[in-house]
Amino acid sequence: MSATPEKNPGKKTPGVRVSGLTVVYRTQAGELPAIRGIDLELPPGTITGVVGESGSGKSTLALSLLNAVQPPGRISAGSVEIDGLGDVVKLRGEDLRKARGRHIGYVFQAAQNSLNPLKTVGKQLLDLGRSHGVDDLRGLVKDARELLGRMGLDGARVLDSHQHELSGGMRQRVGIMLALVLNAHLVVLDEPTTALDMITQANILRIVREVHAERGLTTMIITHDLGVVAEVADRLAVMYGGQIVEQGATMDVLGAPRHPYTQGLIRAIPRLVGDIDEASALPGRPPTLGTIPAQGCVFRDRCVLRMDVCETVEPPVVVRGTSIVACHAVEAADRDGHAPAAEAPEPGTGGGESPASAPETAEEAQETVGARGPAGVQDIRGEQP
Ligand SMILES: Nc1ncnc2c1ncn2[C@@H]1O[C@H](COP(=O)(O)OP(=O)(O)OP(=O)(O)O)[C@@H](O)[C@H]1O
Repeated sequence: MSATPEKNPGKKTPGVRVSGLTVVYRTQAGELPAIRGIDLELPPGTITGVVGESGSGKSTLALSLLNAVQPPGRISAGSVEIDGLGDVVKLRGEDLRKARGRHIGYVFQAAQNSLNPLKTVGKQLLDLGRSHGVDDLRGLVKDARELLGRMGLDGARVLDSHQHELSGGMRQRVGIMLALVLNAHLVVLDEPTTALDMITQANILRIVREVHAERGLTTMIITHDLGVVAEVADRLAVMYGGQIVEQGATMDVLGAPRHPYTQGLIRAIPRLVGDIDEASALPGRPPTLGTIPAQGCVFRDRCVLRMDVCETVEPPVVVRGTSIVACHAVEAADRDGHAPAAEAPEPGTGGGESPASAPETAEEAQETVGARGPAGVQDIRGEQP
């Protein structure tokens, strides 16, 4: 079912290594970092989920993988090494245009609104194919129809339609089709299922996983929804205040979360089994560009484990098994050989819950996060002040 695979000889499942990536946006207060010093690896053939509240920098990270951060933003430091392409941060002009679509397929967050209103979907598909030098345009159309069909749409009808004739959910599926149809082997999906109802969302996630496996893709999915991650992702990166605070194999991170933020996110999810009142919202709000601390731990203002050192010193990176955590309290606990202890939180600083109620086993995490299926699980979008 691959689109013109013979046109892509030698394309292999790429690994991706993000190193020291910093992106700044120009504001009235000067250039401020939206993500700072991010290190992340996407191993070939894996699906990595990136979660975090609104404003944590997920979309900025996704755009950076395509070197598509637009002014007033810019990548100010770091590299994004993609096997077969090199450092995309250094790509310019035609090389960059060719890489997008052909090597890196993507669905942006506003995919529902990104179609050209004046052209049918089919015409836009042909334009896309031509601009990327696809010779077998019939094969491209056939693959597009098949992909749309798998996502529950009448492919021929959709290709004949203009944007205004399609619902938000249909447009979102068109976006996913356009991301996959050129047979890119690195696929970046930014909130691919937000406009979809639960059943359609589950269906789309199943297809994303199937296509990922069939074509040997490396995939990154940005989402607010821990249920989506539990459903599809092999690996998980948790973002807060422009940094990755915890990452690892999904079931390790969800089954035994170590960072207080990850524990808070999981505790905030209502459980279907047991006492539904056990769920407790994460107190406080995530920082904005202007309020992200310039030094020390970005999460400290909402953290029940906050210590003096968190004010000024970058959290050390603690590795255990597949999981990598950036936290002073976790590091101190590892050093002293006990679980991180929560101090009584000060009034108004947030917190108050012991981290002990986070799930302790992979089974318990699945029960918490996955019990309601991929959709309808607690959305962790935090409100921006
Ligand atoms: N064009 C821009 N100009 C100024 N600041 C921006 C711009 N785009 C994003 N930001 C800021 O950068 C930070 C990270 O935003 P980003 O959209 O990457 O986060 P996110 O985690 O994807 O959020 P959401 O889930 O709401 O999309 C936020 O503080 C946001 O306000």
